[in-house]
Amino acid sequence: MSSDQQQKTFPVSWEQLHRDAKALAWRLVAEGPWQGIAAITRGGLVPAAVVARELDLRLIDTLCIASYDDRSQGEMRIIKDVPGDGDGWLIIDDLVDTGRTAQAVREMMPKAHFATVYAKPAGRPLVDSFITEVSQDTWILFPWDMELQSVPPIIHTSR
Ligand SMILES: O=P(O)(O)OC[C@H]1O[C@H](OP(=O)(O)OP(=O)(O)O)[C@H](O)[C@@H]1O
Ligand SMILES: O=c1[nH]c(=O)c2nc[nH]c2[nH]1
Ligand SMILES: [Mg+2]
Repeated sequence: MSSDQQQKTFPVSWEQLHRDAKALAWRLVAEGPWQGIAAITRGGLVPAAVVARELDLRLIDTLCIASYDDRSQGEMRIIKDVPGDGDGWLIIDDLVDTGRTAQAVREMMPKAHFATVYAKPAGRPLVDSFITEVSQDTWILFPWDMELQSVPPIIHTSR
């Protein structure tokens, strides 16, 4: 979805992300045991660290994939993959949106369990586990992309 169609935003604080990633860990502990985690960079790195801590996993690899430049989806670039078919592995990402990244990752590691913290409807069928769904026209704002700043009073922006 292009940036001008993204009407709503869903800001996520560090605390919220930690809570949601821990909720994901609770779900995944019941589905294990897991051999290791493949974190999809860069967004999957923080949730993968939280899940790895909660599941006491020390074997963590990276799947390095980039497709968005700011809010525009471009050509998908697979920079680094993980050897093997993914049997016994968890793949962690921050979110699934159109599902393009998830599709590519599933082809690379077909036996892995794919888990994200957030999911939008188009990508939802491609994830095995997730915590919170947001609408397709919502842009999720992660804490590493935000900083505190002042905002004008509502009365000045509502007309
Ligand atoms: O379901 P999709 O439409 O494929 O979008 C989801 C992917 O897009 C974002 O990554 P991005 O490519 O922006 O790289 P980043 O993680 O380094 O920010 C996000 O972290 C997911 O990996
Ligand atoms: O920070 C982000 N928020 C999103 O909603 C999104 N969708 C794809 N890639 C994304 N990155
Ligand atoms: Mg990503």
